[in-house]
Amino acid sequence: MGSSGQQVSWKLADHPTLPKGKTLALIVLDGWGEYKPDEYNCIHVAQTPTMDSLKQGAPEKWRLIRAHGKAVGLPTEDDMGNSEVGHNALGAGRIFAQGAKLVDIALASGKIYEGEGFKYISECFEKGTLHLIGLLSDGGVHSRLDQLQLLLKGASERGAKRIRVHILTDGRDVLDGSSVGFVETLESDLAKLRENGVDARIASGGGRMYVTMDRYENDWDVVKRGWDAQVRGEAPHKFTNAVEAVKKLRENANDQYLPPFVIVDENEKAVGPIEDGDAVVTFNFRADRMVMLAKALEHQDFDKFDRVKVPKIRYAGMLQYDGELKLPGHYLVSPPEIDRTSGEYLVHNGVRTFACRPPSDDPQVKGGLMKLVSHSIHIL
Ligand SMILES: O=C(O)[C@H](O)COP(=O)(O)O
Repeated sequence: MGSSGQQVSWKLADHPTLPKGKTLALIVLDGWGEYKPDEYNCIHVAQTPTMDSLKQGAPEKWRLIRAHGKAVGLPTEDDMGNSEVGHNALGAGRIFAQGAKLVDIALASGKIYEGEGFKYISECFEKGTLHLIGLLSDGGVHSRLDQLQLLLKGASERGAKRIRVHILTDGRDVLDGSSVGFVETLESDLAKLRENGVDARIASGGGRMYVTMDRYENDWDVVKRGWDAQVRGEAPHKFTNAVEAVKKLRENANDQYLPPFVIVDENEKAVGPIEDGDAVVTFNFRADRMVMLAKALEHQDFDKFDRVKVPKIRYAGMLQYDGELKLPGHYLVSPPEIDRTSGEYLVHNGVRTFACRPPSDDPQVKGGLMKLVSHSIHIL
C-alpha cells in the first residue's frame, strides 16, 4: 500500500543505461555544493582536483540536484538546506513537505489548534502556565520566530492566560549577534500580549550549544543546564530583563554559547520555573536537538542527570520527534510520513545493498534515504 492507500507495485523497470549486475555507489558529501563562483565561495576557491576530474571527465553525466528550498519540501526557495531535510528527501523519489512547511500549513489553516496535541495542553490554560521552549531565530532549520509569534497569539486567543518563553539563542543558522534583535522582537510581542491582559514573559535563556540543544546524547550537561533554568528557575546569571541579559552575556560569549540565565522579579525570584499543572511545548520542529529534552520531560525512569524536581505537566512537541520511540507522545503537528524509499524498492527487487553511515546521522537517515529494511546491511 502507498501513502494514498492504493495498492502500488514494487516492480522497477530496467534502467535504460545502467548495466545490470554492476556495483553502483551512492556517496553523499555533506556540505558540498555548487553556487555562484565568486571569492566568497570556499568550494570554488579551493583546489578540488578529484571533483574537477569527475566533472570534466564525463560532462554529459554531470547533474546538479537542488538540496534547498521547495525541491526538498521547505516552504520557500530562500530556505537553506540542512542535514535533516536532505536525509529525508534523498531517496524518497517525491517531494514531501518537511517539518517547517507542515507547521506553516497547520498554523495558517488553524488546524494546529484543532489537533489532539493542542487540546491536551490547553486543559492546563485555566489554572497553569504555558511554557514555550525553543530556538529563537528565523533560521528555519530547527524553528522559526514567526511560527513562535503565531503560536503565542493563537494560544493566548484560546485561553492561555500566563505564558513563559524559555529562549535559546542561535548564531549558528543565522549571524552571530542577531540574538539581540530577536529578543527585542519577542519582548515587544510579549508586551502587546500583556496589554491585552495576558501575563506573558521571557523566563530563561541560554545559547543553543551550551544550553538544551545538544544532540545524539553527546553531552547531557547541556540539557541539565537548560533543565535547571527552565524547570528549577536556577542559573548562574540572573537578570530582570532578557535583552539586557543577552547583551551583557554576549560580552564574554557568542550567541551559540551564552551561559544559562533566568529572569527574576524585584525580589530575585525566578519569574517562570515549570510547576505542577503547567503545559510545556518545545517549539522546534526539527527533532535531533530536541529529543534529549523531550526524554527528560517525558520519561518517568529518566536517569541521565538528577532532575531534582519533576513537575507533573502536560507536554507536547511541535512535532513528534522520534516515531519509533513515540516521543513525545503528544505533539501539535504530525511529522512527514516518508514511505516507499529507494532502499525499500531495491530490496523488493532483489538488489543487495550495503549502507555505511556515521552513527550520528542515524535518527535522520533511518526515516529517509536508508530507511532500515530487512536484507540490507547497515554499518554504523
Ligand atoms: O544543528 C545544527 O548544528 C545546525 O543547525 C544544522 O546542522 P546540520 O543540518 O548540518 O545537521
